[in-house]
Amino acid sequence: MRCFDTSRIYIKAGDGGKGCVAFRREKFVPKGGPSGGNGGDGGNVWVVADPNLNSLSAFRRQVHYRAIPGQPGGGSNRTGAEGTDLFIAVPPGTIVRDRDAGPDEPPLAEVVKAGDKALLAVGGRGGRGNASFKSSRTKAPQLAENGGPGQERWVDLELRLVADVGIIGVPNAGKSTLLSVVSAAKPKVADYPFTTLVPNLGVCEMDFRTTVFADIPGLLEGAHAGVGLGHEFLRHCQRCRALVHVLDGTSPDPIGDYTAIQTELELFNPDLVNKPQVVAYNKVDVPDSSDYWEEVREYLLANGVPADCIYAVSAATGRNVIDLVRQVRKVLDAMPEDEAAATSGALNITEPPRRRSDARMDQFAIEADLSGPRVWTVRGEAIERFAQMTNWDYYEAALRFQKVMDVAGINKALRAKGILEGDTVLVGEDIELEWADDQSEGALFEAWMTERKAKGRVAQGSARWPHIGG
Ligand SMILES: Nc1nc2c(ncn2[C@@H]2O[C@H](COP(=O)(O)OP(=O)(O)OP(=O)(O)O)[C@@H](O)[C@H]2O)c(=O)[nH]1
Ligand SMILES: [Mg+2]
Repeated sequence: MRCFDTSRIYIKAGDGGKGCVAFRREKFVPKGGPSGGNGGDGGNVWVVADPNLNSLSAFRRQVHYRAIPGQPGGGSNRTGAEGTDLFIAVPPGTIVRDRDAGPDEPPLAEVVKAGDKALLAVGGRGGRGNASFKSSRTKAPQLAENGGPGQERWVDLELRLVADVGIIGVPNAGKSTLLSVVSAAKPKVADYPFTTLVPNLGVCEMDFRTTVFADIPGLLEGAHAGVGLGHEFLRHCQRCRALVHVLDGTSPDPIGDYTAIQTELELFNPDLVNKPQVVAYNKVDVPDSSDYWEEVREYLLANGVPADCIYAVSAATGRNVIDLVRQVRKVLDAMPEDEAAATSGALNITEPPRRRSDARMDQFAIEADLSGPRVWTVRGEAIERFAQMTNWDYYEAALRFQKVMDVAGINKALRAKGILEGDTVLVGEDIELEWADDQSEGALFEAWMTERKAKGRVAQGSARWPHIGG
């Protein structure tokens, strides 16, 4: 059974639908008002934890996931239908990270319990129809917006084990042996320390109850400081609801082993020592293991471990193991559900930040490439989105765009940097314009008509449209 599993997938939320330009046509009403409806919002992309899944193998077969876009608005103020959200089912315990995130950035989401869901990509806003542009000055607006683009990103999925019980202890104590006895798991068992390098999961079915055990690789002094794979292992402990602490009865100093592990837990996260713990004094089939048993028991009792949580067992022969597991189950059942969830390590991220809407039009940067054909690139979250949502089919939309370029100070900045008639201006990646020094409305309209006649219609996404700007 593999505990670690990773996959990389592409997700794309639905684009918003286009707004519509329409006017009411009614009998006896010669000049109806604007009635073009807004486009529908695009669908979002979510991940949701599905308890029927236990691996990420499905993501080897399908890599691209897209939510349904919003529909365009219609006449008579009809709003376009909203896109449909896409729910990507993943096994509980899946962590989602942005592919481009730095190593220290927190994950986008983590779904732990069945039904947990998290929003990964937000659908684009529906473009406004011309009815939305009506004002006291503009009674018959001849423009509408394109829908906003749905978020898209590559994300890495990582499956982390979510075990009820973590089996901890010093190297070679018999943790893997115990796991193999309580479950059908077949972890590697060997007579040397650090046999286990990756936690093994085992499902224990007993008394009609299912308990998932994880065999945590041997903890050693300094683990909390990252010695060995310390941090990794301790992080796994955090997600377990209870711990079984295995002591090696044949060790020269079982009490020292016990306190060393407890110290590591406490140093890493004081909550870890407060997790319910059942202690298994192991290897009691070995004759001289009984030397320290009474002493260890006294020590544990004196340190607050309840008597019914201390067992002398032999993982090798199975002695007392059933009683140990029953006690573990009892401890789990005694925990309130809420506490179980609180200690499961969930980050409780349900929604990544929405598309930032506080970006301002006057926050932009200009890059110039004057080596070949002269190209100026304008970058800025707000202006780029505005350009994408401008429907260049409408003259008034183009006019509105030009005004925003003015008000935001972009035209002024371009002029100051020495832009020349005929230079290309890119806004973001997709929108290509041509600079004209004559900025009068007449020149703009003429240029728009010329382009419209040449193209019939301006292709969306690659709007090539001369004489804007200035
Ligand atoms: N006699 C006896 N030997 C045991 C018992 N349990 C485990 N062993 C032996 O102890 C050695 C270590 O067992 P593992 O289960 O690999 O120990 P571990 O704690 O998983 O060790 P690491 O993964 O290296 O941390 C093996 O040789 C086992 O056969 C037991 O109850 N009695
Ligand atoms: Mg092991």
